[in-house]
Amino acid sequence: MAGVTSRAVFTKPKVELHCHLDGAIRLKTILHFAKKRKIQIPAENEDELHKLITCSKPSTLTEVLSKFSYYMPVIAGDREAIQQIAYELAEDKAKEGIVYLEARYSPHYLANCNVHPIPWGQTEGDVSPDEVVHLVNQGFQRGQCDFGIKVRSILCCIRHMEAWSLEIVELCQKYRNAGVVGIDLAGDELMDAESHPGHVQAYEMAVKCGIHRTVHAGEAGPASVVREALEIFKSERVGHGYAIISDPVLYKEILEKKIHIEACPQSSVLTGACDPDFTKHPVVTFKKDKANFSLNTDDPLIFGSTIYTDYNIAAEHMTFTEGDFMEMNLNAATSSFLCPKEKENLLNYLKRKYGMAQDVCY
Ligand SMILES: O=c1[nH]cnc2c1ncn2[C@@H]1O[C@H](CO)[C@@H](O)[C@H]1O
Repeated sequence: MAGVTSRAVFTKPKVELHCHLDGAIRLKTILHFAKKRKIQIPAENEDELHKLITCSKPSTLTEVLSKFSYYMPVIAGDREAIQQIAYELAEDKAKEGIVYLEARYSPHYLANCNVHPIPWGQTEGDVSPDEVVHLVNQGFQRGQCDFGIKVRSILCCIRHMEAWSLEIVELCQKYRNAGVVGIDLAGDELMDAESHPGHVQAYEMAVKCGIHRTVHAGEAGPASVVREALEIFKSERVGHGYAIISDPVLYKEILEKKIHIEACPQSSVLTGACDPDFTKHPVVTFKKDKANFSLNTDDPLIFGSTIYTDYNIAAEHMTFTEGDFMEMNLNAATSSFLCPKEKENLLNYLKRKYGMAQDVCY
């Protein structure tokens, strides 16, 4: 497995489509709000917090997801904290050369009222999932102005919290002109979709309302979860999707339909989804077969990474060239959930920066 490194391999403008806002918080910010809100966490400084939260060895998705419970009580239910993590993510990603980011999160996991059960053992407060979306939008909006990055949000349904899903699609509708561009389904994908009609209903409504859809599938789970994501949830993109390699019929279909796969190399090894030998990683096959995919960080706080960690892995172990990175980023832009006009502007901007003509401003 490659060590964490921040050496810049591809310094041109980049697009990132799969990054969890709540998996991308600064250690300093967690410590700041723990102190400010007098919330006890089992770490007193950045080193201790890093040791507690960051995975350095291959583990399991369940173990990775358990890390959130150490710090989410510090951020959830606090207006200033919620707005600040969004603002800081825009800054961090702009510094990494990301010009367009789709950040995802569960509004319910950051709320402390109008949510059942109230997450993270919080006592009831007055920050609802609806207000969380408003606060995150404001944070991103400020970040966009200050750091010259475009940020859009994807709202996550959570597999084992089916009762939250209809509200997610309603929030996607309500805030579609304020920065929310899509719906996702995150969490433990081993739970069967058909026995969870709440998610299916939410996705049906998303289709009806023209809300863009992605689903975490084929990460810890088998290829059948990816098929379900495409056929039942009508997902336009697949989060992770590594398991498709094991189902040649499905894989062929995905290649033919150019369905976008949001790959996260560093994450895939630390969650135990993929073999630690990156030379045998599904992304190597995706590149060889000219699949439509992107490279993403997923949860940089938990994986101790930046976008350069994933790009370095691709360059050092998967033979990615500058041309491969450019092509992959153009695919990401094409498969983004931006409206057609903004997508065209983004593509023209990237092509110009990549020296592929097109003299149009972004
Ligand atoms: O790699 C992943 N697979 C599935 N779910 C994830 C992953 N990373 C984070 N989350 C889940 O998505 C929620 C919203 O951002 C997070 O709170 C976490 O529970």
